[in-house]
Amino acid sequence: MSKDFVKGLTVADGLNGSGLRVLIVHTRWNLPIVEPLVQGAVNTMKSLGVSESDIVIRQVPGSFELPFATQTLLASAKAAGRPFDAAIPIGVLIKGSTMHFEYIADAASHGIMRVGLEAGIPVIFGLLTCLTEDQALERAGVGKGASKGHNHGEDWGMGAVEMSLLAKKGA
Ligand SMILES: Nc1c(NC[C@H](O)[C@H](O)[C@H](O)CO)[nH]c(=O)[nH]c1=O
Ligand SMILES: CC(=O)[C@@H](O)COP(=O)(O)O
Repeated sequence: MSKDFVKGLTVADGLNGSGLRVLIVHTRWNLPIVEPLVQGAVNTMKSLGVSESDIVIRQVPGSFELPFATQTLLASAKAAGRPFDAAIPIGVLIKGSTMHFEYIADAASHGIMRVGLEAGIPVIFGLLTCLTEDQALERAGVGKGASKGHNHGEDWGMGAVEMSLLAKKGA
């Protein structure tokens, strides 16, 4: 790894997402930050060949609801003969003055992991767990500073394509 390596996700080469079907479930909590994250994921998946008609977007109140909604929508799509190749639950947690943040972050992160493992479908961890609003804005690429930050939704979209192809290809 080069000496000037910078923290972040290295772009994978040769990803072809054409024909993949991806579910995005996003929260309405902190929507002004969630929306650019969703758009970043959609734009990246489209740039990798995923058809816009194959990207299904649904919403829930908050991050605590993401595991249940993702599990339910994955199962119903499979039962209908229209299975998803991957899912991206997207939420933004911003620390307040109580322990609510910690409990939701723990429950949602473990729940999201469990849904993917139980469904046998890649479920991307699209949850920002931020201590301040500025941290969240920067990680959605809409920061107040000159650099605006990096939109993690783009990473999540690429991850959904990469993990879908890994699951399809197998060992
Ligand atoms: N404070 C945040 C929440 N709280 C709401 C919970 O996620 C949940 O919807 C509620 O407890 C009812 O079950 N959600 C976020 O996504 N982000 C927050 O900062
Ligand atoms: C992540 C949360 O639930 C948090 O925004 C709630 O704020 P507070 O802890 O002040 O009730």
